[in-house]
Order: sequence, then C-alpha cells, then structure tokens
Amino acid sequence: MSIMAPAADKKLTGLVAATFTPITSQGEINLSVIGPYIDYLKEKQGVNNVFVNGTTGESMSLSVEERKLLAEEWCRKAKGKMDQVIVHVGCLSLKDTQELAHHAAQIEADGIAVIAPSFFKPSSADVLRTFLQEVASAAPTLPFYYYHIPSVTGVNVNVRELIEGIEKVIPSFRGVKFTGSDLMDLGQCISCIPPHWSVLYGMDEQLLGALVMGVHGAVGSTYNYVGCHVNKLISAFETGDLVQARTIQFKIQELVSFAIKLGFDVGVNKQLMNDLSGLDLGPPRLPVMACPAARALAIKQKYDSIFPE
Ligand SMILES: CC(=O)N[C@H](C=O)[C@@H](O)[C@H](O)[C@H](O)CO
Ligand SMILES: CC(=O)C(=O)O
Repeated sequence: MSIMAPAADKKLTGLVAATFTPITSQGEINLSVIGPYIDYLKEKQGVNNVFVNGTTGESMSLSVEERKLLAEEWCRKAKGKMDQVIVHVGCLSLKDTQELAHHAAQIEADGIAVIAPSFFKPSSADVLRTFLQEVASAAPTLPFYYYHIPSVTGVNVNVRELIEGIEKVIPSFRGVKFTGSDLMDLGQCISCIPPHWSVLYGMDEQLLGALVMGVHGAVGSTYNYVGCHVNKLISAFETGDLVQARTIQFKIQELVSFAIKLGFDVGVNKQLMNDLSGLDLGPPRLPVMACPAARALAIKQKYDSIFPE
C-alpha cells in the first residue's frame, strides 16, 4: 500500500449536516457551541457527518483566519463522535483556497470540498478542472469533492463533463456534492464514477428523486433539524417502501415551501435552527439579515404541526 494513501479515506454516505456557524451577539465566531452542536446532531438527529464552512455556514462572509479556527474546532470536537468532517475551503482567491486546503490536511479533516469561484467565473469545465487541480495540489492526500451549486455561484458547468477522467489530474478526487435540479447530469455522474466515490445530493426538498437516481448520501441545511425524519425516509427507500418514503418527502416539501414563502434565507434558517434545537447559534452576519422572531416562530409552528411529537 502506498504511504501516500489518505489516512481517513472511507466512502462518504448517508446524511451530512451542512452546519451553521455559531456567532455571538457581538458578531464574533463562537467556538464554544460547536461541542454541544455535535452532540445534538448525533443524539437528536442521528446525523454522523458534518459539512462545515459551506453555504449554510456563511463561509464567504468569514475571514480565512475565522474559517481556520472553526474548521479546527469542528475537527477536534468531532473526533470519536462524527464519522466524517468535510471542510469547505472554496474562496474567490485561489491562494486563500489553497491555504485553507493545506490547513484542512494539517487538522486531519476527512475531506475538503470546493465551490467554483463566482466573481471571475471559470469559462468552461476545463478551466474549472484546472482550478480544482491547483487547489487539490495543496492537500494532495485529502479526499476531494467538487461542490456544485449553480444557483449560488452562477457557474453551471456540466458536472459529468467536469469529472470525466478527473482522477488523472486529481488522484484524491472522491466525488461531488450536487446542489442542482438537473437529474440527467446527476445520473450521468453516478453512472460514470468508480465505486469508492460518492455523489451527495443537496436539494433537501427533492432528495427522494435523487435517491432513485442512485446518490450515496445527502448534504443539506435542513438535516440539522429534520435529519431524524430524513434518516427514516432513506431507510424506507432502501427497504422499497416508497409510500412511506414519499410521505416523509412530502412533509419536508410542505415545510420548505412554507418557509420559502416567508423568505427562507440563511438568517431565517439559522433562527429556525435556534428555535428547534435550543442551541444558541446567534445571528447571521451581514449582508444576511437577522430573522424577525415572529417569522421563525411561524415556521417552527408549521414544523410542529407537520411533525407532532
Ligand atoms: C442553496 C442551498 O443553500 N442549498 C442547500 C444545500 O446545498 C440546501 O440544503 C437547502 O438549504 C435546502 O434544500 C432548502 O432549500
Ligand atoms: C447547504 C449546504 O450544503 C452548504 O451549507 O454548503
């Protein structure tokens, strides 16, 4: 066996919570909540993987230094508790992204994920692949995931085209977090990848469609508080009980569509999580606005009516 083999190279499957970043009322990152947050996810939601410093974690509104401190604390507190900690390291600057990738390797994260830069956008799948290759070279042994989220980045490359043969330039490539609705592209990715890679779906409200297509897991913000229900959805799907799987998916759709009508951004989502979990994750950071208390409470009431105790 090569000594260059990644230490924790296990296939990523099941639910992955895209975590919120705890912030104090003064607007500083709040590392003290991360330990209790991990216990909550494990014990109350049955979620054993986290995706930190992503969209939900407001990574693009954090400094590189803050992202390092957060990633380090997540890795430290998750040790022996979570199966995997995936650290999102994407930034607008290649240098910053490489620095965070290198740091993630030092703190023994289980993997890194990278979104496409979105101010100056890669002009083609080839250019994006070259960017990803430069990032991976800063952490060559760490499992590497491309994070596809065209609704946010505006970079809508065909993922199948991007990943075709990508292991030749990124030997550590292990899969895709696919936050998009193109089930054809999703299926074409799943059908072409080697068995030890993972494709994880990122549109929580339509996970069942992606499970049918063959995804290996899911990364999402709502698994912070509906993870326990979605674990049942996945079990029902795996045992062939589509009626039960649909029943749960329809409930999640009812919750998310209700939230979207009230303006479901990270600020609202974070306040909903505060109300449902009892954790104090604080407010979001500008330009995301804090959520009016009444709005999150209305969504919580909807949650309580959809998922009575
Ligand atoms: C755009 C966005 O943030 N998508 C998240 C994951 O990637 C999802 O988890 C959504 O928050 C969720 O599906 C609710 O719409
Ligand atoms: C939602 C998601 O996957 C993220 O926070 O990046």
